[in-house]
Amino acid sequence: MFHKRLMKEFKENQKYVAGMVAAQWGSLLCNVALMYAIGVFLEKLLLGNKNVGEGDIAKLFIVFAAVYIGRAVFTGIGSRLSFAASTQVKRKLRELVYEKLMKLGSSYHAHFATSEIVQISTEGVEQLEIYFGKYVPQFFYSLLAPLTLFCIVGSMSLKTAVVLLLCVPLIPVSIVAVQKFAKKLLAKYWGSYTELGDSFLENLQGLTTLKIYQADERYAKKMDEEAEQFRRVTMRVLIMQLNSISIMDLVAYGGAGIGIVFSVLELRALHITLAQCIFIILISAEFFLPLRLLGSFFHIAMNGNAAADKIFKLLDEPLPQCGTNTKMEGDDIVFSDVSFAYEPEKPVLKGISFTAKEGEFTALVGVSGCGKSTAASLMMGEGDGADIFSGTVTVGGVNIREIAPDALYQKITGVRHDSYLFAGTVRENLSMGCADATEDEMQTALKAVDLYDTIFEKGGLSMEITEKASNLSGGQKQRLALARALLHDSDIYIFDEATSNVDVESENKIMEVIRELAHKKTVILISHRLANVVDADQILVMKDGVIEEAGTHDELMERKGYYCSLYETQQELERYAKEAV
Ligand SMILES: Nc1ncnc2c1ncn2[C@@H]1O[C@H](COP(=O)(O)OP(=O)(O)OP(=O)(O)O)[C@@H](O)[C@H]1O
Repeated sequence: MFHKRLMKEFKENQKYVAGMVAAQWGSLLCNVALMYAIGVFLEKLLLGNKNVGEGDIAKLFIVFAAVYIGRAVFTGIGSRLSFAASTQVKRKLRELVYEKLMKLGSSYHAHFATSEIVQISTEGVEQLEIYFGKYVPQFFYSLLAPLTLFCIVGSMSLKTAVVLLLCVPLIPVSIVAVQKFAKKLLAKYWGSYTELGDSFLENLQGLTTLKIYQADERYAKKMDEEAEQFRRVTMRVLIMQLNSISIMDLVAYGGAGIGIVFSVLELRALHITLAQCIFIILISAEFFLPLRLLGSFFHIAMNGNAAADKIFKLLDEPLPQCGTNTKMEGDDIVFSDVSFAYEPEKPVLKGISFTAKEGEFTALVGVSGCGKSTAASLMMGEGDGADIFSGTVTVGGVNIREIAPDALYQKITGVRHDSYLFAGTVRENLSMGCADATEDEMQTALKAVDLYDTIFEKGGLSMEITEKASNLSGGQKQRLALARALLHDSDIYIFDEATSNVDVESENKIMEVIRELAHKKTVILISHRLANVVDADQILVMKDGVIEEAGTHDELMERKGYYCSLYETQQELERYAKEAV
């Protein structure tokens, strides 16, 4: 009936629930008073009592008015408490989800799709609002109401009260009967819902690519099929809900009917008065209506339970191990016998060892898929939760796993080929690199990457960057990301294919900045283009997850090994390309 963990996490809601139950109970007592007054009035009228006069009508109206006001007050109190309870639940849950996501950082990707997170924190949380605001108080009221009425009706006719009370459990029995089926169906509903959300987000983000390859129609059809599946499961949920409501209606009104028959028999046997009989006729449905309403909330509650399971799955996700050490000495990055694999049977790094020395320019090269980016991500403290990770990576003499994340982010700046720029102004994007940067410093950074004039023409630092920086060219995006990285002013910079997919002019400018930076900072550069690494103090040549060769460009060329053949092939290809142009 209840989600145990949910009830435990939201213990503080108990006072609101108690208040809501009390308000509903107050409303019930008002109804009882009204029904009784009507019963007495009708008895006088039907038995032809000549004393029924204006006074009696006035009395009845006073009771009507008092009950109306009383119910309005209790309903108002109930609504306020319901609002307070649900707001508190929503706020607390969203805070918990947000905090968890902050702690998980980018590692949430490993187990959750982004669309699932969005659905959990929006609709999932909304479901729980109804759970606490309506279902839980209704549950307790549904127990209290029949017992209260049993006492009142029992004082008039015990037999009728017992019959009515015995019929009441039929409703929860029918609820429990559908519970098993509903649980499975709702899990399927949520699964189908998040899958559809996933596809929608993915296809929307990749729409341009789908259009280019004329695959949009195929993917639209695939999404149609998923949507159809979701429609079918939604319809099954609705049918299940409607059917169970019909069953509950049958039980509720059938039970009330039986109660009415008994009260009439009791009247015929002169065990109760006509007023009491009318009162029982009018009130008997109230025995069942709270439980019937609970039944309709029950489906919402089941949905809430399914949503809660998803939310708790996210909240229980183990956090990546974070270190606390902030005292690194120097900027050396040392890999000692590091092996790594994303999947157990496919090793990516196979026991590599090297040192990227402080103040030096180290380049990592090799053909696609040899493990360069993986090595770079390990230098940035990523790779938690991988199937295989052995050996050690140290930064400034401290094992990277023991370094506090903030200290590591301050020490190392990574610039990838797909650096993320946020929708907003250039100023806002740059201030992410350094929150205290002055306008002058921002302009200097833009000048360093040769972007100042372009940005200046379009509004300067206040220029609006659209979503995914689609109003900038590929080269401009990368240069803006580089300007932001320069403002970060960290000791170590790692550039992972920072010049891929950009025009020659931008590539040359970015490389110029990187070479300049290498005079002041520790720089690690990953590049396909070997011409870019000729000036490096050390070139690490990777092949199939191992360091095949290491040395300066001249040393490696002299050796006439793997690097030399890669370099010469590339030079030849570039020569052909130039001649072709
Ligand atoms: N998140 C991941 N999950 C599973 N396998 C991955 C993941 N990232 C990379 N790989 C695999 O690990 C291997 C090394 O990838 P990595 O990106 O490190 O190579 P790379 O040398 O940087 O390649 P490129 O130059 O093309 O970027 C590849 O076979 C790739 O398919």
